[in-house]
Amino acid sequence: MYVLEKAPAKINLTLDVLYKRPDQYHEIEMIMTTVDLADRLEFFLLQEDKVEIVSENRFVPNDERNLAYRAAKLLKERFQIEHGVKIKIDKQIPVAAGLAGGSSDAAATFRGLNRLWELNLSTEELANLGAEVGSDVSFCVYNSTALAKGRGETIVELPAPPKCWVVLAKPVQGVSTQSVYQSLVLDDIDHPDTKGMVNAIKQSDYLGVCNRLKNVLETVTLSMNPEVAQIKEQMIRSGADAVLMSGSGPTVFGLVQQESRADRIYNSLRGFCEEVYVVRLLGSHQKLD
Ligand SMILES: C[C@@](CO)(OP(=O)(O)O)[C@H](O)COP(=O)(O)OP(=O)(O)OC[C@H]1O[C@@H](n2ccc(N)nc2=O)[C@H](O)[C@@H]1O
Ligand SMILES: Nc1ncnc2c1ncn2[C@@H]1O[C@H](COP(=O)(O)OP(=O)(O)O)[C@@H](O)[C@H]1O
Repeated sequence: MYVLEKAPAKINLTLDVLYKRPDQYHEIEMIMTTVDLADRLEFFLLQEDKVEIVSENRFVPNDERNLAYRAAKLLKERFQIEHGVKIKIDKQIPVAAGLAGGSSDAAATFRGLNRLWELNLSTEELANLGAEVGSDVSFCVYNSTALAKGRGETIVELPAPPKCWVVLAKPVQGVSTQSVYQSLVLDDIDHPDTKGMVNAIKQSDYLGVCNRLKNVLETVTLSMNPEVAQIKEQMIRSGADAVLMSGSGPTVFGLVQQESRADRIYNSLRGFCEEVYVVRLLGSHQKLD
């Protein structure tokens, strides 16, 4: 038996940090949505009692460091599954980029194995299990647009934002999510208008969304990686309606409504940035191609 799942990348339309918690995580409020850049995961039922990860991408670990591996192990143990699984990951999302590629692979594994192993778990149950693997996994299980609270695992679904094109550009040098959170100065935060962003999304107000893009981790990553600022400036110069860094970075995204403008930004970045993508904003559950 065999099952296929798509694992789309996410971008942060807002990211606010409220305070540091006793468990060392940060209490956050952020609005995330999905874009049409996705890994493809194939799940093959094995009779042997093992989880096997196969990927041609050298940055994707094939052991317990892989979040898809951890998701599969968690389901196996929690539901005492005697079968095994081989998971083939066709990696399209850049790794360690602020696009939640690993978390989305874990979420796709929860959805895929729920079908392969016929567990009949609800999306909410899968999202709760996801929180045990990583803060962003619950959002990725829903695979839509949402306000995420807590350490990221408390999800309130939202409608899809207005349709637009998204240009993604990833600087060469990655950043560690943990070190970005650790370097944030908490009493010096200019908070995003999260409620205003929720309303703009609900009203399908494209300019309202553009005007409220804000991520409080951006200044931290900017100070570690000057390429982030260079890419932001270049995107604005070549016609993006709004630009922001996603998550802890370093990927920057720009929003535009016309495809021709997205192509112009893409072409203007190709000279000095190796990883540039033009994709559509998805924002709601998508079927496989
Ligand atoms: C910044 C965000 C925004 O979407 O995404 P990415 O940049 O990773 O895509 C997330 O908060 C990242 O989520 P995720 O990458 O799943 O985080 P985890 O594996 O749970 O945690 C990695 C480390 O980040 C820090 N962390 C994470 C979440 C949180 N609310 N507070 C934190 O302080 C902790 O130091 C933790 O050890
Ligand atoms: N399935 C996976 N795909 C990519 N990276 C993974 C995966 N599982 C674990 N990782 C590890 O997680 C780290 C963060 O990767 P990723 O999820 O792509 O980035 P981010 O958290 O910035 O969105 C990487 O250093 C990588 O080694």
